[in-house]
Amino acid sequence: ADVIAVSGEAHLQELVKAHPFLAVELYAPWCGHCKKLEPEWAKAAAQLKDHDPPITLAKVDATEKANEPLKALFKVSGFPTIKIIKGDTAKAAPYEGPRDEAGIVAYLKRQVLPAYLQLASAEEIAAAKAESEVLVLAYLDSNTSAEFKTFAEVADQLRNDIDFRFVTDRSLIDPGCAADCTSPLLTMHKREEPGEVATYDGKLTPELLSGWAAIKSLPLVLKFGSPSGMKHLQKAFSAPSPRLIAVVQEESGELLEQLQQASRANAELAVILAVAKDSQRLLDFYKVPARPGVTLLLEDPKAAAKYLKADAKPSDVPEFLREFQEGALERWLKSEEPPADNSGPVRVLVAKTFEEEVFGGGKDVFVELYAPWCGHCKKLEPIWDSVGKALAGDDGIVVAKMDATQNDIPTPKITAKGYPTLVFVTAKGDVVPFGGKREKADLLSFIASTRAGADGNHDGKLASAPPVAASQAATALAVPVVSLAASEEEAAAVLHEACLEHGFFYLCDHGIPEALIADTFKQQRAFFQLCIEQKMAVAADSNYRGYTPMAEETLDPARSRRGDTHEGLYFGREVAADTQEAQLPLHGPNQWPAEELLPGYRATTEAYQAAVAQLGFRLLRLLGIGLGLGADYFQPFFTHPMYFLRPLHYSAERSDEAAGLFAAGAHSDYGMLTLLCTDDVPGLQICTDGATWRPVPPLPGHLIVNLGDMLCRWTNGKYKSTVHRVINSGRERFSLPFFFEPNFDARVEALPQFLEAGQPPVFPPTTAGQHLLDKYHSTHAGYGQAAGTEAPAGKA
Ligand SMILES: O=C(O)CCC(=O)C(=O)O
Ligand SMILES: [Fe+2]
Repeated sequence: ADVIAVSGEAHLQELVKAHPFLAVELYAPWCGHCKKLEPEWAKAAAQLKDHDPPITLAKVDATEKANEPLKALFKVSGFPTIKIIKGDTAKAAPYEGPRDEAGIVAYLKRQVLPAYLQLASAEEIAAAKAESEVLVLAYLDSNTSAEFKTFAEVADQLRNDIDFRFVTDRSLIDPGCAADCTSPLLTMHKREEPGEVATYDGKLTPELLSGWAAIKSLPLVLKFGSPSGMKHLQKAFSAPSPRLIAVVQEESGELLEQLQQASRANAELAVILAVAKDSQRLLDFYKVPARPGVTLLLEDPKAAAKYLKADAKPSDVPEFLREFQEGALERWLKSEEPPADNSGPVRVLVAKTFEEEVFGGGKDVFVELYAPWCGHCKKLEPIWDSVGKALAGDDGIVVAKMDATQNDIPTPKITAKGYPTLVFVTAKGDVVPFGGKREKADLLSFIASTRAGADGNHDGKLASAPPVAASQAATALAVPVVSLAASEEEAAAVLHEACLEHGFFYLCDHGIPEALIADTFKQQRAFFQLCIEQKMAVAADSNYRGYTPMAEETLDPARSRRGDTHEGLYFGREVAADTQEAQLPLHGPNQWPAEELLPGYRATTEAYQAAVAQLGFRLLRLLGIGLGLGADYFQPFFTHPMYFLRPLHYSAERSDEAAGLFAAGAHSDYGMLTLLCTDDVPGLQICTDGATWRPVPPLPGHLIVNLGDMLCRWTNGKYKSTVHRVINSGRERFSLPFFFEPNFDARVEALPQFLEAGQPPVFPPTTAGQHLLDKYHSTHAGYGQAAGTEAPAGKA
């Protein structure tokens, strides 16, 4: 046979000595994916047996006694596990390639070659261009220079996506070199786009070069909604470089031409074309209205800024980008127009004028952020007017107000956690919140004392908080995408891999209508804008259904000094109060805000909950298939599922790890699966190695799904329930996690096929309900203390 069957550690070490490049598959005879892989592995081995340099394929039956040490050696946590060993088992690398014959062959060939090669003739160059999907071709005059080191480092980093080749004779790639013919020259060639040659002209540092190569390896223009482009889109949306999105009703040749030109002319720009009918989710995500002309949206993740040009023509693209580069574009914000007459006692601000009037006028400004419907704001109105009148003669101070429901607050230094929010901004730019009684005398005395203090020793510290989000430092994790448009088998295979790896994946083609998602967010936004009294009217009851205020939850008590900066709502599966089931902890009727207060709130929220619950059941099938247990395996554990939709609202307060302040502290989820829909504000991070936090950015049209503790326990730790958190970089955020949990009394313990012979399970058996109660007790301040009730443990 072409695949060598390994027996024992000594045998493997022998093979490693004899074969410089060894790919080893560790499998279990009962595992479905291993059975599928077996013929492909064998065919690939046959194809590769005469390869130069040699590539050897081997397999290890990990259930055999003799091979137990190998399982430990490679820290096998699922099947199949494939490792690539180049002469040293301690440095074995994971195989991350496809699972079919052609894919395996191509991937292994790529691994055996060095990450870069030297080419020495025009023929070799022509062959490389023909062979490579994406090729970086460089002229470097010496292979010991610092530039060469950068080239080699980036080549190694991107070896799975891009071929790197170099020449030391410049005339081979630049025959008519006119000027500066000794400094490095790097070009990129794509097989799909022959004739499109991109040239790198930035500084040669690994970060810059790899950023350029990663973005320029994408097609010139990505089309939103094309299923084949998903991988590319994911890269474009998670890269830190800017992206230009053009939204149109109908595709046009002229626009495409302009976009291609823009992509060519901008070294770091990803360019995306979205036809409105395939892009509703994208439009909702960015809150871009669908308009007849071209809408150009530019997002610059590093500056957390967006720029918009609506009703544009294709020919406006170059000018728009030029203005962006020159910093001449105005940030795009939701804003009203400033009033024509602004001469009242209280100055009216809008988002567009806010920065300039509040921070740029050299005056003290006392601002009220209000909502038109809020009762406390109405009560304050005459008082605020009279404060304005009282100070009308004072040139050093402005009393102002802004309708914060119609205007974004264009600075992270100020956040509205409720209405009204009153903040005093000194002439130097210090932000001082007001928390006292909202009576005229109290307000005036606060003004006087704050002004006195500001003249003394404030140093403007608050005004210079760093603008860049900490979460942007680490690169985003490559999270797999599971498409429900694929067959159940295919989807289950991707899902299985994701579960073994870190238990996070994006879900697309999920079938929840974009309009329903948009409506659900709209309704939640309206709820969270209510006054605290109105929200507390549905405060979480003894079943923990209802509203939990800001900072009530502390997901990571060990590291937090204050509660998490979010408020939320729990809606479980509706259980009528007079049923036997309602006797169980956490079971009972939901509490809904009054229909008159929020028309349509309940119907929309219930519709979303039903849709996402249905999705949960579809994923259960895939999990069963992926684990080789059968599509219906988990069904009996979910006859009375405890699912919870939990709309969350994060305040704009910046998280501060050092100070123990988090938007959501580090935690793993408690149930089976979490299906998360978020708005466009990033913040979610996951930690797979116990050290680094890496962002999982929102991806338009996709849900983020992660595994909870139940699956980790069922698989004895093989499926990952990964720790994650939310870090806020100064913007308000809304999300809709849906926790899909088994029946309250579902017994959760390691399945026999995941138990090593003779070894005890990693986790003691528990029930889904008990685990959830344990967790609620340790993370919710209000749990067990709901007004007029006893701790729910006493209920059953
Ligand atoms: O809001 C998010 O992105 C994540 C929330 C979360 O992890 C949770 O509530 O369990
Ligand atoms: Fe979570």
